Amino acid sequence: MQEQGHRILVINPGSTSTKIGVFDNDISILEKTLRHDTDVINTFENIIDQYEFRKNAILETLDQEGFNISKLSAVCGRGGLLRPIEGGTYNVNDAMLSDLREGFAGQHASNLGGILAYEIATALNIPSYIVDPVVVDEMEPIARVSGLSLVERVSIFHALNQKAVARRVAKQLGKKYEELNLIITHMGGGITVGAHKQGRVIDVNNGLHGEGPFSPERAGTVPVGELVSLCYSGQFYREEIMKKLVGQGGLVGYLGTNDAVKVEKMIENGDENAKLVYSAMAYQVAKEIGSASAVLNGKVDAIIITGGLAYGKGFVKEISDRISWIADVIVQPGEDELQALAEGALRVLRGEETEKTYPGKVAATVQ
Ligand SMILES: Nc1ncnc2c1ncn2[C@@H]1O[C@H](COP(=O)(O)OP(=O)(O)O)[C@@H](O)[C@H]1O
Ligand SMILES: CCCC(=O)OP(=O)(O)O
Repeated sequence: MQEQGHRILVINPGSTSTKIGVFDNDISILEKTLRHDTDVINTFENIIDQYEFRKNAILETLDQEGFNISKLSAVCGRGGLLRPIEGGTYNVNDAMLSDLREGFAGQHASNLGGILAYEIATALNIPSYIVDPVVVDEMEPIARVSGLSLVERVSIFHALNQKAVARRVAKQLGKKYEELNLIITHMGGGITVGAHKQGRVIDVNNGLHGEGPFSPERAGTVPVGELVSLCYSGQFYREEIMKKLVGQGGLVGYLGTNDAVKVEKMIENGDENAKLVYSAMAYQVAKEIGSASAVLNGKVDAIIITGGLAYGKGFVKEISDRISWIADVIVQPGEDELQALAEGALRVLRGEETEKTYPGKVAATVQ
């Protein structure tokens, strides 16, 4: 019997871009990356304020590409900073919208994924979903202990792409994801390094709130005493400090851009400071990978390097030179998030998987 056709619009708002795709079942018929300049993004006070800007950009692009949105069967967005939940495909409900709008666990572009999906879908009377949001949390109890009893470590990372790439590489290796120990390094606007032990991400740096390597626009781990002094120096409001850490940290803070391609041009043109900062980012990524190898007791089947920055051959070489002694390094530039979103929605539309309901204030289950 011929399968009923499902046309799915998928939306992935990242910190530096909005990626969209249209899929007929699992076949991509359109993929577009709408890049947003830091200058434009910085004019918005909060992530939620970017809603109209990003929605218009999406609808204009679909129109320019000749897509009639009334033919869509569902819209699926990348999920944001919700309460910790297990992986899967969730329908967008009121509890989720409320947490996304409020930025329950913080501000990140992916908060817009569920909201954009819901608003576009509701106008068309079709369902909206999110898949494997950034708050997927599979950390082991030992990884949650921070060292400060008032603060617990939490899992905020590129769950969607890390899981999708892990499954793809496992297939290439002729194994199941659940049979492998992998270190997966996603390098986008934020950088996260996950220790995947037999299908579960047992430890990962919080890529948003100041842990791990610095990234194109985030500060990562910084010397904590100096940071406390800065907070109480009387020079900055809380929001200003937060912006310096997330949005205006990393490459943006040092070099004025979140675009690694521009940084590579600066280096080509002889900018020694750009060279130092870019190398320092590679150095910090390598350190984080070394740390993940200790989490996995050195039993690592492969190290996977992915995300936009993985297109930078020189940058990847700098990392690989420091860590290739740990395990084979597999480079998968870019990401598979659009495909992963489409497949997540499709599993539910086909009835292969039951959609999950976001519990909101009721304590979310973390396995
Ligand atoms: N060919 C390339 N070489 C080096 N860096 C690249 C290349 N293409 C994209 N990048 C960099 O990757 C980063 C964005 O990665 P991406 O995964 O698209 O981020 P996000 O999804 O978080 O917006 C930017 O710094 C961008 O300049
Ligand atoms: C919030 C963790 C995921 C992340 O950093 O995504 P971007 O790189 O798209 O900002």
